[in-house]
Amino acid sequence: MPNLTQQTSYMPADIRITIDHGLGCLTLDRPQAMNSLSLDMIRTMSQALSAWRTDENVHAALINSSTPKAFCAGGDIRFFYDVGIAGLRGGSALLEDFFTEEYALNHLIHHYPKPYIALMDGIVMGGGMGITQSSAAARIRIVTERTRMAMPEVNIGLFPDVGGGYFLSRLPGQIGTYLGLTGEIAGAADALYADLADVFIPRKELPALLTLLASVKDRQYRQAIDEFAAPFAEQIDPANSVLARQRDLIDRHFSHDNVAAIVESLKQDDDPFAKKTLDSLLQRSPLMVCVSLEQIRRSANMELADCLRLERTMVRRCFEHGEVLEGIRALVIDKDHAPQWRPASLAEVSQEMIAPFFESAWPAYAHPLRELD
Ligand SMILES: C/C=C/C(=O)SCCNC(=O)CCNC(=O)[C@H](O)C(C)(C)COP(=O)(O)OP(=O)(O)OC[C@H]1O[C@@H](n2cnc3c(N)ncnc32)[C@H](O)[C@@H]1OP(=O)(O)O
Repeated sequence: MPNLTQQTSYMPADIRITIDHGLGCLTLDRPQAMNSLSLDMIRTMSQALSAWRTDENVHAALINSSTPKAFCAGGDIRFFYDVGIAGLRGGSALLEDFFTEEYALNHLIHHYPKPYIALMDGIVMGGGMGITQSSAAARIRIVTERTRMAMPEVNIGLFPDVGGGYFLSRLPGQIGTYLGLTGEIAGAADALYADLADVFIPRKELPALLTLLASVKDRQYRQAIDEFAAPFAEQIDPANSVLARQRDLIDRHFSHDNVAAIVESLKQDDDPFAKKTLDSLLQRSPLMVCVSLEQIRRSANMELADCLRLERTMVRRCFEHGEVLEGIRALVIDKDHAPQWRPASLAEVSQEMIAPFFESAWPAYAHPLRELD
């Protein structure tokens, strides 16, 4: 990789990097796979963001997409499958590197010292959430009318990783538990209501926004974006979003600390939203729904670094178990949408099956993310 601090434009595979009037821009450019993240893309982003952290020529970082199809549909699950299947026969260093480096990127973004602006236009899922929601104080998350956000991992036999335990457990009420256990999609108004986004800007205004950001004075990015977005605020009403309207119901049913109680609670409710929610929940991996609830509850009182370390252990256990390979097979390999979950029903999931996902695969001194703070 060239020295990004001295270049204004660089185009490795699947990602474009530019620096324009103080704005360091990462443009995801892998439209054929919905901008899903490869290990190379993660490495490129990590290297650029690390270099820009101390580069006086870069005042803010921005991440967006080259395609209206998607912002980012997550980690490259075809790669997970190919390498995971090979890994079953002898371990895979590439898969280990992928998760270690993706979670380290989430941590880097969380502690980013400069404004980190995310244009979340289109699909934002899984790893796409990780590179936007893991940002902390310096973040400016922009949604459009086409934003479709989700943590859909339970649909592929995984759990909400990339810092999901951390940010889902900190959303208002039980919204994070609901989103993490059902994998349901949130639109722009939902995202604003649930503090998964900061401002709404219509898609057609994004080119004008980029022009404006290249001329921001005195590093006042937040103020410039807020002023630009102000006229569009009336086009969207977070108070009328699905999550706002269903908030009482969500909080009531998802406040339980075991999945059986959540399911029982939903079954007792005749409301159509409760029925739809129950249907979604029952289609996901029963084992991983239970593991995910345990993860979200544990993560509520943990720092991000500890959440990511826990996720790193959990993801290792997921590939050992193989549920994730079956989930990916059904969704994008064979596309039969009929995963054969193990076990097949929630009633068969026992505490003895959940516990191993939380047992570290390494002694503390050898954990791949031991140096995160
Ligand atoms: C550590 C990180 C963990 C994670 O992030 S786990 C992954 C979390 N994300 C997901 O589970 C999303 C998986 N993708 C989907 O559910 C669907 O896709 C979408 C809802 C995003 C879009 O659906 P539709 O509009 O019908 O498009 P399409 O035909 O499914 O996708 C277009 C092409 O994009 C590929 N693709 C989509 N998402 C991914 C992905 N995450 N990794 C790799 N490829 C992906 C597909 O396979 C397909 O390609 P082809 O036409 O060649 O079959």
